[in-house]
Amino acid sequence: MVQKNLIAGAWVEGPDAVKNINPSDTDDVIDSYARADQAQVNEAVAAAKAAFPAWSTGPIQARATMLAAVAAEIMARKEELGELLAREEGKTRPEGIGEVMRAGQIFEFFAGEVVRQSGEKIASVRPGIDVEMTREPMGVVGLITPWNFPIAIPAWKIAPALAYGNCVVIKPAELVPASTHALAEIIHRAGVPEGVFSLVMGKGSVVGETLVNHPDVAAISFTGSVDTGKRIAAGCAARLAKVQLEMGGKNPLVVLDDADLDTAVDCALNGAFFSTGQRCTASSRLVVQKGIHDSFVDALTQKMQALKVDNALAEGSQMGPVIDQSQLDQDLNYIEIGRGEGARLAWGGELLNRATPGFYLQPALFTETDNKMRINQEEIFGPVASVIAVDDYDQALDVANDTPFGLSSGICTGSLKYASHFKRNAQAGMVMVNLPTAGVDYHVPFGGRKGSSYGSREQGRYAAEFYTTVKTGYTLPL
Ligand SMILES: NC(=O)C1=CN([C@@H]2O[C@H](COP(=O)(O)OP(=O)(O)OC[C@H]3O[C@@H](n4cnc5c(N)ncnc54)[C@H](OP(=O)(O)O)[C@@H]3O)[C@@H](O)[C@H]2O)C=CC1
Ligand SMILES: O=C(O)CCC(=O)C(=O)O
Repeated sequence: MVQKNLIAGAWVEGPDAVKNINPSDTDDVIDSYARADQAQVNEAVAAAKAAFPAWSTGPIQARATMLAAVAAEIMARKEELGELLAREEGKTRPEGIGEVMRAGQIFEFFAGEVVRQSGEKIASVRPGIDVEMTREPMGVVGLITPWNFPIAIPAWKIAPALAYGNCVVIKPAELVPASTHALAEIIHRAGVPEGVFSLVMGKGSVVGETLVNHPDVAAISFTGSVDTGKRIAAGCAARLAKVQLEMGGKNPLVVLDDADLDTAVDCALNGAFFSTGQRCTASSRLVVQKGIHDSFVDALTQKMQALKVDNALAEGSQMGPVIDQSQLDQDLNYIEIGRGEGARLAWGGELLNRATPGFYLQPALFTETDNKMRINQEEIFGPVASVIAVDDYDQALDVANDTPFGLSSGICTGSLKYASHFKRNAQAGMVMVNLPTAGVDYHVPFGGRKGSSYGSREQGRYAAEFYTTVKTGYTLPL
């Protein structure tokens, strides 16, 4: 059976379809998913444009009720949807369920935000005139999402877009269409009017490009690689469309001599290897002071050795497979690059065989590395981390900030002085003290600086900046 796209309120087949393969068991085909062509994308955008006037000015209670219904169904089905997610993406079942719950909480949050929208009124510099600032929706928004969070990232783009009165056309990554398709079914069932929400699965080079270049798409929100992000930004700039990009990271976790060793090791293990390291917030650089270095490396390698790498759905599995052959090749290639650069592979990096054929890779840790090495400057996006030894806090901060990226930055220390200084001086959008660099709350801003992000923040109330435009009204009451 082929799962269909949702266009103009109807489920439609595409000219083509693609199989969704389970990375934990490549013999397991989850299903086939339609691939839209350019004409179908144009149809979805036209339907969204036609639906926008009524949706953006319609009763906000109806909007809030629909988003709450979406949240309720996601939460009620968290086990089943979490299992589907784990099956198509390869993160473990508990991680999959956790991600589904995050998606439900996001819809719940934005159901509330619908009725909390407000403007601002201030005094005019000209006597007798009222000045007010209000926010209005952008119009049709195009959402392009990656494979590593197949329900949470769509949720944190769709929920605010709809809450603030926009119409949505979403394109999920081809590798993981099932979770977004299930979410689209839920949104459709919640009674969102025809054209307000469309799902167009298919290739980035066809569906994604058409959305980016479409004159009726007012704004594009994208999460994915730096190269694709830059290409999308250029396309949007050429037609002056609003754009928001969330891209890579090379996130440092600083471990000072006074850190609690167990906390630091747990932060590193979680941040670097959970979700198979396939998180833009992953702690890929472990910047460790010399006094704690050896005990930290010993304790971390012991925990890595004990980590159960297996089928995402196997009981007790703690780390699932890499998403596909091409990402696995990229990971293995960087392991070779690291060796070639003179780094010491302290542990891991071997391919693993499990009961089912999948892309299983041992977590890998490099030591004796230097921050200038490619393995410390380029995003690998797999279970590969490096230790960079430093003499003191000042050097640790310099190394942490010496990267083209700036998404998340962490420090493990017992010192309030260093923690406070790090919070102020880390060049990143998110800073963590005695916590992993990955794993964030759903109701506060998410995003980074430098090469990690472009445009305004996602999530929480800050999402309004992207999904609305400000209008300043002047009135002379007569
Ligand atoms: N920051 C993050 O969260 C993520 C970062 N990455 C990084 O990117 C690398 C490659 O992953 P990959 O999945 O190829 O990332 P991409 O940036 O290629 O994909 C992200 C999304 O963009 C779409 N897309 C691809 N090309 C275009 C285009 N020309 N115009 C519009 N949309 C497009 C993709 O579609 P489709 O896939 O269907 O072709 C997908 O939906 C990873 O190894 C990792 O380093 C990847 C995922 C998430
Ligand atoms: O760390 C998280 O919880 C979110 C990470 C993320 O959004 C990403 O990798 O794209």
